Amino acid sequence: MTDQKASNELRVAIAGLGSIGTKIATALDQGIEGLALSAVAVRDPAKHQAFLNGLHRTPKVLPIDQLGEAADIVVECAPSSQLRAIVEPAVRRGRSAVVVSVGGLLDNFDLVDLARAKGGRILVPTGALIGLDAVNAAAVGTIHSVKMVTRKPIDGLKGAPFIVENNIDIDNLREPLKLFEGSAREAAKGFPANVNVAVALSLAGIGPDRTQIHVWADPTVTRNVHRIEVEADSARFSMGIENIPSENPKTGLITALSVIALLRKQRATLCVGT
Ligand SMILES: NC(=O)C1=CN([C@@H]2O[C@H](COP(=O)(O)OP(=O)(O)OC[C@H]3O[C@@H](n4cnc5c(N)ncnc54)[C@H](OP(=O)(O)O)[C@@H]3O)[C@@H](O)[C@H]2O)C=CC1
Ligand SMILES: O=C([O-])CC(=O)C(=O)O
Repeated sequence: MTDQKASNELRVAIAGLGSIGTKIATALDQGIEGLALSAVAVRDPAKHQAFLNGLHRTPKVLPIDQLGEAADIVVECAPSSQLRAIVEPAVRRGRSAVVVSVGGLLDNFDLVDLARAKGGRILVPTGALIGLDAVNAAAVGTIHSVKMVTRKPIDGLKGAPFIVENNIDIDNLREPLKLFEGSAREAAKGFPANVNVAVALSLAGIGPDRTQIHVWADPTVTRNVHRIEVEADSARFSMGIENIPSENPKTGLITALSVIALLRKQRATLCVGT
C-alpha cells in the first residue's frame, strides 16, 4: 500500500476490527466501486495480524487518532469511548466520519458543529435498524411521536451499565423483563452497546429526548428484536426487525452490511433509497 491515491479512489480507514470492522475491511478488500481500504486502528495489533495478512492489499496500522490523516472516510466501529479520538481528527480535516457507536455522539455533539465549520461530514448508517429513510422523510413534515421496543436475549445485554448499577439479575430470567422505559438519550447512557439504534432513530426523527424506548431482557428470543411505531402528519408506520446476533452477541449481523451499503453509495452511479 502506498500513500499515493490510485486515480481518484476514496481512501477509507477503519477504527476497530471487531464483529463490524472485520466485515467492512473484507468487503473493501474484495472491492467497492471507487473506494480503497487505506488504514486501520486496533487496540492490539498482534491479535489482528493474521486477518490483515489475509487481505489482498494490507492496510497501514495506525494509532486511532491518525486515521483522519490517512483517509477521506473514517469508519468508526470501536467502543463509543473512542468515538471522539476517531471522529475529531477526521472532521477537523474536512473529511467524512461514518459513526456506528452513535449513542456516543450525544455527549460529543460539538463534533457536528466542528464538521460543519470545517466542511467535514458525519454519516450515521441505518445500522441494525430499519426505515430511517421513512423517518427522515416524515421529519420533513411533522412527526408527532416515535416509540420503540427493543428485546434482546440475555447474552446481548450482559454488562450494560443500567443492569450493573441497578443490580438486576438477568442470568436466571425465565420470562421477559422490562428493564427500562424512557428517552433514547437516557437509554444510551444505560445501554451504550445495545441501543445505538434508538439514537440513530432519534437523530433521523424527533431527537433523543422525545424518542421513547422500552428495553426488555427476553430469554424467549434468540434475535435482537426492534419494533418501532411512528405517528406523523404524512403517515403512520410500524416497522420491525429481528437481527441475528453476530459473533458479538450485542451486535446484529446486519449492522456491518448496512455500513457496506452506505460505503457503496459513496461512488455508485445508481443510488436507491434516501
Ligand atoms: N449503530 C448500530 O446500529 C449498531 C452499533 N453498534 C456499535 O458498534 C460498535 C462496534 O461494535 P462491534 O464491532 O460489535 O464491537 P466489537 O467489540 O466486536 O469490536 C470493537 C473493536 O474495537 C477495538 N477497540 C477497542 N478499543 C480500542 C482502541 N482504544 N483503539 C482501537 N481499537 C479499539 C477492539 O479491538 P480488539 O479487537 O483489539 O479488542 C475491537 O476490534 C460498538 O460501539 C457497538 O455498540 C453495534 C450494533 C449496532
Ligand atoms: O444489533 C442490534 O440489534 C442493535 C445494537 O446492538 C445497537 O443498537 O447497539
